[in-house]
Amino acid sequence: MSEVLSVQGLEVEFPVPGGAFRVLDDVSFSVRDNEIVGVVGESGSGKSTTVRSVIQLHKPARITGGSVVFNGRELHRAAPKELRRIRGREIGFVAQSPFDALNPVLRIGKQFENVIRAHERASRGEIRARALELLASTGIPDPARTLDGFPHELSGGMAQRTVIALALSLGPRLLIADEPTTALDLTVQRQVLDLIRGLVREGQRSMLLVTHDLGVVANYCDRVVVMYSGRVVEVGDVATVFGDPRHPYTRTLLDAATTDIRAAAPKSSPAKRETAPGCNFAHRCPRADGVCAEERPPLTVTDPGHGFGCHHPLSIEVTTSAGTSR
Ligand SMILES: Nc1ncnc2c1ncn2[C@@H]1O[C@H](COP(=O)(O)OP(=O)(O)OP(=O)(O)O)[C@@H](O)[C@H]1O
Repeated sequence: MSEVLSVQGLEVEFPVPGGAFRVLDDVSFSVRDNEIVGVVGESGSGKSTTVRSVIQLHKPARITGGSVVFNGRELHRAAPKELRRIRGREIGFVAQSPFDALNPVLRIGKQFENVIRAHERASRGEIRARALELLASTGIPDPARTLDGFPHELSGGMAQRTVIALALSLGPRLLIADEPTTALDLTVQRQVLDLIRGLVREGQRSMLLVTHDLGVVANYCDRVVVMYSGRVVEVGDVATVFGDPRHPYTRTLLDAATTDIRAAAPKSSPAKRETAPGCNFAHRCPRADGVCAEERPPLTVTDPGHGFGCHHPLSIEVTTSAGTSR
């Protein structure tokens, strides 16, 4: 399976008074053809900054190191014009709030025209036909009426379906969805996630999905990237990472899964993150010792594709002739 997206050693900083705050530190992961990759972690761990950095929508933050390669092209070096071409056409983006993504004073039909005409020549009739088809594919009951109306006439669920249809209107190879259902009623969340998964699978696309909800990852994703305090602490197949987590933070997340992980732990303090030479999780980790405070754990890769950054990983019970060791 080939890689659509490869993020390697990504470092991102936000300007703050008197200096810079490193939000992402050595973030690496990939998205392969036709797979859905979930990005999880508590509030402030850097999920949104990571996915927004892929398409350079992370301003005012700056990429200070590492690389983002999409379909063989180095997006971290791409000129604004090339990025504008790639966004929408090759990478679609669905944000948390559909009403932020839609222009309140333009009819939906006009918004399809604007998106499509920014990238290709098409007649109004062609655009309308494509938009009707896309809206119908997202389960909107009366696509023609939606197209002729304004965003405020839509419910949250219908507005998010419309945004998804817009994001798919140019046939992107990768869809990035940043908490696409958080702003929706619980009853609508599942329908929208089912819809996105169906459209991604049918269209042979890949998706990067940011979520707080481990249940969503378990049900919708092939692989998962677990972030803590601006770093990737564990990455791998969902079944492996959730079934045999090696990083104590992943274990903490899974244990908290019956509660909301946003509430499971306080936001990590930027000051602590900036100065921590070792593992960012050490001050909360029951297994931490001196080495954890001093040395950053490298990402260890065990089974194909399962990596974790921990000096004292879980589940390594090795029985030898000399006894059992951790
Ligand atoms: N404009 C900004 N200036 C400075 N720091 C920022 C800015 N935006 C975000 N941050 C900081 O960057 C860190 C990562 O934020 P980010 O939104 O990427 O995390 P997240 O995991 O997506 O959180 P959430 O789940 O709450 O959306 C946080 O500590 C946040 O306070």
